[in-house]
Amino acid sequence: MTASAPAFPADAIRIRGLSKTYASRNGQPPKQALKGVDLTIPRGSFFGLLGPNGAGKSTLINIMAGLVKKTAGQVEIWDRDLDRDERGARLAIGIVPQELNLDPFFTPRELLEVQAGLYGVPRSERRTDEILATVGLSDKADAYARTLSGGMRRRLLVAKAMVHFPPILVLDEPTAGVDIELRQQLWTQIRAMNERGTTILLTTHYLEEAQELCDQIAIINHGSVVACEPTEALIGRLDSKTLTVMLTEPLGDIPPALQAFGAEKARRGNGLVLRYRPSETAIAEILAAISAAGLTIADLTTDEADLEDIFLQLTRSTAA
Ligand SMILES: Nc1ncnc2c1ncn2[C@@H]1O[C@H](COP(=O)(O)OP(=O)(O)OP(=O)(O)O)[C@@H](O)[C@H]1O
Repeated sequence: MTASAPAFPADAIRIRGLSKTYASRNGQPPKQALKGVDLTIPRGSFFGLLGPNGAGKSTLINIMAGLVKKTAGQVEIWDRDLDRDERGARLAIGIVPQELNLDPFFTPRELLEVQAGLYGVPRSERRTDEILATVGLSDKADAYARTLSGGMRRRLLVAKAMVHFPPILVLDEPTAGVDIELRQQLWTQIRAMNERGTTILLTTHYLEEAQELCDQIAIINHGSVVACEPTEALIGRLDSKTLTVMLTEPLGDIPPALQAFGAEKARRGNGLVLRYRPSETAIAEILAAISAAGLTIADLTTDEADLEDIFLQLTRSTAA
């Protein structure tokens, strides 16, 4: 169990040269789902693993969960090699699966007790009530799982993944189909766990969510890692900002001096949209050019590139 680990490793998960080729089936050729993936997930991080459908995210998580057998490469979870110490590696990780597969005739308390039994957690060390409180399900402890809402079931799956106190929690698309309020609740709880030291690995299709929550992000595409860096650095990579100014008067032709900034008229009102690279152009330079063109600004806004822009740029161009 985690308490027996003599020292905390620097990295929660280390993956080197990980490949997976699924055998051919139904006349389909073999499918190389992972192509030599290297990935380091630092201890204590809130790490986002993003990628379009079919990129290989579930394959990677399922290899760690022991559901899929890797073709080649090395996986170390909490310093335990998956090939040499599979049980140790498995004990260091709690996986919250994509599907809401819960036995409907068990109560949350019973489900957690059964799960703790499967992991060999002695009765005296079980913390069923505490875990239920952590995920906000204390008042549902004795209700049948089938009477729980989708959001509650999702939180129960998080609780189930926590019964053996793993230092790493993996969440595979945890908020798919969960409404906004419950999503917020789930994140508040997961964030608190991260602040108490649990390493979180999250796959999600909600890029805004990843941008807000994750301190590090890896993007995987066609089985290869195409980016892996701190969230801020990744977003900064695009080096692109948009300035929208509302002018006091309607604009005729775009003045030549502003064409250099790729200026175009906004769809509505007296707006003018300009795109620039913050590393090359200061906003004051653009404002001066607008003023020099005899235009008066009534209002202005700026927009930065976000994760969605960088995600599309990195995943659109690469061929399969
Ligand atoms: N059991 C399997 N047999 C054959 N091919 C598979 C199998 N499982 C997955 N694949 C293929 O491997 C590739 C990677 O799939 P994977 O499920 O890992 O992607 P993903 O990034 O998790 O996608 P999603 O976001 O849709 O869950 C896909 O092309 C998929 O069709």
